[in-house]
Amino acid sequence: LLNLGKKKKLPPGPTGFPIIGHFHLLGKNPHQDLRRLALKHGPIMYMRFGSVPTIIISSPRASELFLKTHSLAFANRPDHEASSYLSYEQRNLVFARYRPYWHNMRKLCTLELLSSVKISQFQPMRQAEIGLMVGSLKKAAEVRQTVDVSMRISSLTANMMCLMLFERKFADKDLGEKGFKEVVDETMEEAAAFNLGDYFPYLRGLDLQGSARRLKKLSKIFDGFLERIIDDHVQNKKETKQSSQDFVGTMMAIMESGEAGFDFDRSHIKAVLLDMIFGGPGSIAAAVEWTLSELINHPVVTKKLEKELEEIVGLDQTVEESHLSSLKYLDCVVRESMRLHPVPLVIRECMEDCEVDGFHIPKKSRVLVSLWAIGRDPDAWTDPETFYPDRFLDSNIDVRGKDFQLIPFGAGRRMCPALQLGLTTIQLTVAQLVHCFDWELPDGMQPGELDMFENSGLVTSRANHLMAIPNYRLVK
Ligand code: HEM
Repeated sequence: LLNLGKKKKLPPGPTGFPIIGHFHLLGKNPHQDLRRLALKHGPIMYMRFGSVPTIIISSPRASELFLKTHSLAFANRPDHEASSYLSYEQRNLVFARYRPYWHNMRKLCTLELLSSVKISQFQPMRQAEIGLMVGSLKKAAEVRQTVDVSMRISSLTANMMCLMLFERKFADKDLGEKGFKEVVDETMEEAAAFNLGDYFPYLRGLDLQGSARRLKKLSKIFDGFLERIIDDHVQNKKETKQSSQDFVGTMMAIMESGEAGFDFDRSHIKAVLLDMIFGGPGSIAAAVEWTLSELINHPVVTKKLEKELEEIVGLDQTVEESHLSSLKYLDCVVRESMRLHPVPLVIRECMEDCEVDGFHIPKKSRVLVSLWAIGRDPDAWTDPETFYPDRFLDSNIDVRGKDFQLIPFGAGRRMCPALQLGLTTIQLTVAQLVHCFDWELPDGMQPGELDMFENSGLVTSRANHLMAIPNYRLVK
């Protein structure tokens, strides 16, 4: 690998592309146009993965160029073998081609499922679920038990998502013998694993890695589960004469009314549910875990956040969603954590041959935007490796897709449609965990000793398996 970029030492990264930010050019394609593009817009790599031309973007300016200026040309996601088993023939949102179907489905999701009104309908549920977690952590605190914080957070976010989707929590017997969480994790790992067929499409039929066989099996398990959920809703409606208000009930009402304005049947409902089961709880849990891990490693920041919580919420109360808009430092903490620990890559595909600032990009080229490298770009951030939420105190840079140095939810047409839900849940959970407990590391480990670079994946970067002892700090 060539280092034609800045000769700065970057720390090991979580994405398997640890030194992504170094490259301006790579491999056999030191094209003059690309050189010009890279010099103007920051690190851009162009390479071939198998038969697929691939462009890797790792600077805010270049990401703006691809995700905003040329937003339409890069509005597709690449064809991904796993998607054919998990998307009901691209009836979902994540893998749908950028066509009228995607527009219709995106509109349905944003207006009917992920709107502010719909999200606030589930506010009491979120509060209750977090309350249950605090209750069980309080019991652990009484006996100074070390708890598996990562596992508790994952269960919390999975439960919240299941309650929103189909009004019941996941049960270990759901999805067969292995249990809900394990099958979801296994499927995500399988879908994210490197698959030869994605880079050499003519090898797909051979299924050399056995991944198609495994995904087929997993998709059958999910299909059976989702069919049962929909059947239960049909039955329940027959008995109560009322549609349920969860996402399944909402989508079934749309299906039955015929008001979707496009073909919308059970397979579409199942496809959207899979998007949310795979895309939602894991991303939220990872963000909460990373934030809490950073806070445990940075006691001065934690003290400042605790002080804000004491002033706004008070030590005789738990945090509620109505407090969030006043918790300015919490917002800085979450933004800073998402800068350092985003979903590592946004993946898009070029819909037509196009020219980006004089550089020709062939149709079907893949674009990987490294959110991880962008968040650590030394040209965009002072002291980028340091967790320092105060940098946001006087800054308007936010995560909503217009400031390209901070785009943890992506940007442009295919930006995450669940930003509001994701952000609210992360902020509420982090605030509650910090307000209710002082967190102590086990085995005499000191703050600052948590390793922040392990156990990370390509699609959802996960913090270390966080184990800690909670000490209850409220007076109620
Ligand atoms: C911390 C929480 C979350 C983060 C950081 C996150 C991040 C992302 C990112 C980076 C993308 C790709 C955007 C792009 O291509 O520009 C995305 C897309 C998506 N996310 Fe999220 N997400 C989160 C939570 C959720 C939740 C809770 C849901 C569902 C309930 C969700 C559903 C989706 C869907 C359906 C897409 C595909 C949109 C499309 O292609 O049109 N996400 N998300």
